[in-house]
Amino acid sequence: MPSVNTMTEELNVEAVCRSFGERQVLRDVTFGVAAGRMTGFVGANGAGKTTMMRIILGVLAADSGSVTWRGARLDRGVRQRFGYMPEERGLYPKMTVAEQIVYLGRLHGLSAKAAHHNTSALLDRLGVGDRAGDPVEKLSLGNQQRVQIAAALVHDPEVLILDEPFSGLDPLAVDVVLGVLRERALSGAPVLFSSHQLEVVERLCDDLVIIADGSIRAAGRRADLRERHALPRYRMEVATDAGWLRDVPGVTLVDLDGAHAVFDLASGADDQDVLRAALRRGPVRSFGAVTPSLAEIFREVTR
Ligand SMILES: Nc1ncnc2c1ncn2[C@@H]1O[C@H](COP(=O)(O)OP(=O)(O)OP(=O)(O)O)[C@@H](O)[C@H]1O
Repeated sequence: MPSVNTMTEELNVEAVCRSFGERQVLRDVTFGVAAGRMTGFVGANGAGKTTMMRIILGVLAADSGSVTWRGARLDRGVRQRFGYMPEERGLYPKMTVAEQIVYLGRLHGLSAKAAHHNTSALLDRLGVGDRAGDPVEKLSLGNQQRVQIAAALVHDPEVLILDEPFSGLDPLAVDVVLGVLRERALSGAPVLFSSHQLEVVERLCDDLVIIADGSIRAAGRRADLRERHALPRYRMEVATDAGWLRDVPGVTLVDLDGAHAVFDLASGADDQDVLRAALRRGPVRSFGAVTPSLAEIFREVTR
């Protein structure tokens, strides 16, 4: 694996603003996408993800702000080395799968030999090698999506920007595509992908950028965000009814289902006191702090 200098090997978005008419769609958007890492770009419908990705790719201009890669502003030549999977998929339905990917590789400057080599390796890796000679329109939507991923990767891009690459894929296909993207990340490319499937992002990304109404609400390593937004919340399972928790000072019950309880603790209250109180009443099957899910963090920061 090449060594990665995260100070410069980063795609940086700095104070980007964009309006359509009167409507401001991006407000002072700033975040970084580190080389070698998968960054999930998460937001509700209309939050501004596609607009931001189009600006990174130069398909759309920002009103103000900048995007840099390795410290330099982007120009056509640099963007040529990016891989982009747009929201509106753009394959030619009548063209065969392989012809199409080879063609796109050639457009990005690959030799005929390299374009053919990369195409067949990618199609095999993505599990659609046996469909290489079929017109795209004959493929299922999920397989067309795999071909779209091949289209974004064929020229071995330095940076990957993917708009909803996992939407419409079955769980097996998600794993295949994830494996391919991870390889690219490990070989040093920053990978930015948008999604509104929080459970998918939670499983796949190293870093997160959360956007709502055109503003970045949280960004950083997934583990750090989890820690920062960790609630003082606990889950406990005992052998009998846990209703007595209601009367323990500092405890607020969130959920009680017989022997299973979820509760919050007031600041200053000691979780070990609660555990001891439970043990005095009988066996404790499990007791531990609850890690917030991405969905909970998302709700909290976009409220
Ligand atoms: N060309 C345009 N002209 C006018 N408004 C636009 C244009 N493109 C996007 N918008 C508006 O900008 C806002 C952000 O849209 P964008 O597509 O960036 O959101 P998104 O986060 O990608 O949403 P989704 O997940 O639904 O794709 C929306 O309100 C959209 O209607």
